[in-house]
Amino acid sequence: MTSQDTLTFHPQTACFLAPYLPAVFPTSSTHPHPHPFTTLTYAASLDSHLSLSPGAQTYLSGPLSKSLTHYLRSRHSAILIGVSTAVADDPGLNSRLRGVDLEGQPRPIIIDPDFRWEFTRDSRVLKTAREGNGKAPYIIVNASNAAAVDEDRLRWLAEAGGRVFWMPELPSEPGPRSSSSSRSRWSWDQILGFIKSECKVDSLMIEGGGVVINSLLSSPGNLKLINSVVITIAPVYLGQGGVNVSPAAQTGESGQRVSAVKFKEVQWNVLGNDVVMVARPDV
Ligand SMILES: NC(=O)C1=CN([C@@H]2O[C@H](COP(=O)(O)OP(=O)(O)OC[C@H]3O[C@@H](n4cnc5c(N)ncnc54)[C@H](O)[C@@H]3O)[C@@H](O)[C@H]2O)C=CC1
Ligand SMILES: Nc1nc(O)c(N)c(N[C@@H]2O[C@H](COP(=O)(O)O)[C@@H](O)[C@H]2O)n1
Repeated sequence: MTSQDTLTFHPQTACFLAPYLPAVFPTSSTHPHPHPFTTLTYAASLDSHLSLSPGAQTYLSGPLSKSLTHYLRSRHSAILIGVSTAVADDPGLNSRLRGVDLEGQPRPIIIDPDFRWEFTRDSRVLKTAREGNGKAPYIIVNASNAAAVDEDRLRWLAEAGGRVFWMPELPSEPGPRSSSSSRSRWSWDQILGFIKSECKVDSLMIEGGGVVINSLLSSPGNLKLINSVVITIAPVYLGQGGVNVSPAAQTGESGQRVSAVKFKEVQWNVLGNDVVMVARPDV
């Protein structure tokens, strides 16, 4: 890592985070939890956009909140993103905080059921791993695509120390298959269970993008899977047409609209020009 890439971070800046972080030494119990400790985190504009458009990487976090994200990365065993984020951003997905060694780096996990991420040996996450500045990615692909996967990408992944995990397809819903359901979708219960049992991950930071975040926020069942949220809000409007965070509408018992998601144990912290909300879903 060059010194230009290295971020510094004063731990006292993160005092407010402590109760929301996974345990440093997870205790084993006779009834181990089936899912990893899961933190949902992202940066959004004032109009709740993650980026200017689906394919555009957009820098929202200022230097302090960016360092906070890299601290969070160093405190989780893995970071998860959807494949469209990998395609759009060519991300490094490591922690660039001074003093974080390879052991302290998170494992990047990309949810890519159809193996459509056309990475090369030069993709950042692979270069970062080969240079010893991060771990190589695990890519979760639908097991029914195993026969169609090209050998080059499997080799480049293996060279860097990464691998594909083949996850079984969910049984399809009865009834006609519409074009919108023709793409594989797993439940978050299934994804998190698989990541814990097969990828051996105890703590997971979910970074995005929009499809991933909106689906996690769109049902009480999914919200129960989230232990903490860390959301940075930057002082900018990106304008209409961006990738928006806005969960599905929810209705109450008599059909009236109710809030989609509420939070408890909320703390707001000003970091430079940004505010960072830490909280837990109220479900
Ligand atoms: N500001 C921020 O903090 C962040 C911004 N971004 C931005 O978000 C944008 C990308 O977001 P999106 O286009 O919404 O895509 P996305 O990154 O959420 O990926 C969506 C894809 O992931 C896979 N996927 C997601 N959930 C799945 C499930 N339950 N089962 C199976 N497959 C699943 C599918 O292939 C789906 O098409 C980019 O512009 C990126 O720069 C991404 C992460 C963080
Ligand atoms: N916290 C945060 N702030 C922003 O402004 C962002 N654009 C993102 N994006 C996420 O970080 C990934 C890039 O990571 P590297 O710096 O390349 O390691 C990107 O893919 C999003 O997951 N996050």
